[in-house]
Amino acid sequence: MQFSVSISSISIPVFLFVYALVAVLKHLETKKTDAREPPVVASPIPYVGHIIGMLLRGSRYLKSLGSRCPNLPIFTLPMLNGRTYIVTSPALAAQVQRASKALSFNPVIPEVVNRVLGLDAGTMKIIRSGVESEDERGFVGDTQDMLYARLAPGESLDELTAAAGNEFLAQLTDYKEILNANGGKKTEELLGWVKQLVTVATARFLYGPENPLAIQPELEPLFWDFDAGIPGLLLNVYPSITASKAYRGREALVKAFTNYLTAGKKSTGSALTQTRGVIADKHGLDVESTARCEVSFLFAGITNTAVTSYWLILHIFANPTLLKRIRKELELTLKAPSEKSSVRMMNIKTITKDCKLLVSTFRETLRLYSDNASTRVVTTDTVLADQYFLKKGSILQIAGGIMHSDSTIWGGDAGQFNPERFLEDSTKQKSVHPAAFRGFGGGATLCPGRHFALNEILAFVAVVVLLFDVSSVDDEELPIPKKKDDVLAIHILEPLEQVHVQIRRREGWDQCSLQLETS
Ligand code: HEM
Repeated sequence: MQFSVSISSISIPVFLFVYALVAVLKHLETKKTDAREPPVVASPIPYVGHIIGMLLRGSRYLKSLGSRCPNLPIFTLPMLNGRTYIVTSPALAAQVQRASKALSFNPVIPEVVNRVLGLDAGTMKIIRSGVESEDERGFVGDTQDMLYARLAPGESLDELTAAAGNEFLAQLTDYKEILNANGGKKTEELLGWVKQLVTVATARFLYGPENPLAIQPELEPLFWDFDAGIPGLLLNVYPSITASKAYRGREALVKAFTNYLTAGKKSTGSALTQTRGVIADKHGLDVESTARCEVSFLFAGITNTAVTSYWLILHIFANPTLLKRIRKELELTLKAPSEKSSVRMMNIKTITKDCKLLVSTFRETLRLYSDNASTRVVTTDTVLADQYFLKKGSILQIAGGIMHSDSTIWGGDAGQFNPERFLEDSTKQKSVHPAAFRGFGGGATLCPGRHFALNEILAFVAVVVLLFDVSSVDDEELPIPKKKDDVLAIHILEPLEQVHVQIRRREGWDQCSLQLETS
């Protein structure tokens, strides 16, 4: 009795004190720095609530805030002693993209690369000098310019596309033999199967036959350990302990790339890889730092491609009508060199131009599974769209996840996978603001690899669709798992559960071989 009285006599003042403190803190944090600042969305826990929400619930947290305030084109999240502005309207996103100096991605670069790649002080100085300078491009700028130029439609894109297409074709032709040796079918965990194929192929067409992953195949799972632990590396709290798998994976890759570069193997890689090396040398990066940067490029080249290909393959094979239509579209593009030939020539340019349903299905995959948030720093007090005051030093995010699931943009079926959504004659599609599709980001950070990604993913998926049948292991309908969106979205979202499939050689196509036409 005595005990409970003393507890309640202490707890009431403590409760009142905490209640008053929270109220004061909330008042302080929701107080606008300028009347025109976007509406503030407070968390029940002042100052740290949104941070906790994002850490624990990833991009799902942002989407839940978005659905709590559906009519706000932009809102403010108070965090610690700063602000993060969340843009949910495509029209405002386009304005953000245009204001690339006042709302800049550049200040984010050194912070992120330092944490993710573990660069030394000398390399960080090289990276910062260009990023912070008004008049010189520096290492990062030169690399970006080169990538945008080499991966734009033209000869060098065609060259890389041909290399990628041939690599996927070779791997999948080998897989046909594996199936033969296995009685014509094999069970695979689909995401793992696709990841492995894409990782091995990409390392090969970017870095040549003696690439680090070809020499040490055990690096492939370590690459995916690195990928999975990037949020931990970004947090940067004793990463070698708190994100130990990612840290170990990264360091193993760095060591292998250092050996690759030291042995002069770069000259056996793609023209793109060789040019990257020239830029690194020009700016004085040492071998180990160059290796660290190559790990980041390998990451950019593999992760989105692999996970997008997975969802695309799964959705196509899970829908027999879609499968039939896409096969028909693809088959119409194939050519036989002679009447009796069992060879079928496949042309990637024709596929991307003529296979409208496949292209639409690809874009729908990105819409549904990309929660990408394009991040900018407010470098000077700014009034966005003559309306919203944005305070210098704050962070701004264009919330792809919110936009991609917004039924006012995409219609009532925004939550569904609709492979026809992006068909040119779809009347719905015509009214969608171009900045609403965030799959490849936008503005100054628009993905330089987007044309190449379309080419290589369509080439890869086309070969799978033409040569194989993919079904569930129990011959039931293929399940489509939910997406894992309770994580920090650093690339296309992965599935919540594994899907095991049975892969068979496609009937009637046993004797056919595909070849790539490269003009
Ligand atoms: C389906 C495949 C792909 C998707 C969905 C994708 C998506 C993205 C996104 C969302 C961004 C950030 C944009 C932003 O923050 O606004 C990005 C950046 C980037 N992507 Fe891609 N990407 C894909 C494939 C590729 C490929 C194949 C390459 C390279 C060969 C590549 C290279 C890059 C690079 C280097 C950047 C950083 C650009 C910069 O910092 O300026 N991407 N990508």
